[in-house]
Amino acid sequence: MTFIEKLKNRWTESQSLLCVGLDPDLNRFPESIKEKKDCYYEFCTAIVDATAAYACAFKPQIAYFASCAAEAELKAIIDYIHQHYPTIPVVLDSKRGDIGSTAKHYAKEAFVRYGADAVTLSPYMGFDSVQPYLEYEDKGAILLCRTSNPGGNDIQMLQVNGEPIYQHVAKLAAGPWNLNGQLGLVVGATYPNEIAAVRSIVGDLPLLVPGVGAQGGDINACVTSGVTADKTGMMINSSRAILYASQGEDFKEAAARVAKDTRDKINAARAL
Ligand SMILES: O=c1ccn([C@@H]2O[C@H](COP(=O)(O)O)[C@@H](O)[C@H]2O)c(=O)[nH]1
Repeated sequence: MTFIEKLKNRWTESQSLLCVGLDPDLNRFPESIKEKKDCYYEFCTAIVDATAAYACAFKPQIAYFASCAAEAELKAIIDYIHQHYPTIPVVLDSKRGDIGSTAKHYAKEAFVRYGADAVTLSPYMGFDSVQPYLEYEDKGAILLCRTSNPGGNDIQMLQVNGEPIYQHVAKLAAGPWNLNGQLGLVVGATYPNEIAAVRSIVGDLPLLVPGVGAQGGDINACVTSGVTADKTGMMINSSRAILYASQGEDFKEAAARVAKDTRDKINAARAL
């Protein structure tokens, strides 16, 4: 089964468009978790168990693991998700982008080493930097298009040939670059107008939409701008607002509560 098929099945099965982000920060763990040897694994698998019922996808962010030499725990967390929640896709957020010979190794890292279902990529270096990922035909590649941060304006909004660069990226991803139908796009929840513009360009292409929760993106605006005709098409990511809903020993219950609440708000907006 391909990443896109797995995601579509999960949208239906879970009735959820919520992607739970796994951005584990040791300083924000409850005391009982901080003490454990495999604290990243313990924290993230507890969050996975608490939120799986509300999730259409999980998105571990590689920097949080690599910065503290916890790559083995990242691999174990992805294995845990595949074993215990085999219908939930894992998107490895690593935002890679490099010349083809190096990209080949980044693709192997994401799909063979970590076993992710999809990976985030920068499109900045062009098609030959994306192509090595497409050789894994059952996997997904999600290109940065209109990112959620304020600095996204610096380059993505520049006009080239009468259109902003992010729209050019959207056209490439929906057209000539999407050789086997594996591509998706990152579009920030903080920019609902641009979500709508991207949706009108790309048809049903899946969108990864970070920026609700800690970054303050408006759920109603992003959902109504981005859903497809069948009211799916989006993985709306929230990380810190769920992970650190409580830093006390009730962190699992608090994470489940916020995940459910976010899922419900998204679903209410889908019904509008
Ligand atoms: O445009 C982008 C692309 C990726 N991200 C990532 O999503 C999460 C957001 O975390 P929150 O705690 O929900 O703000 C994080 O891993 C970012 O690296 C993004 O925010 N914006």
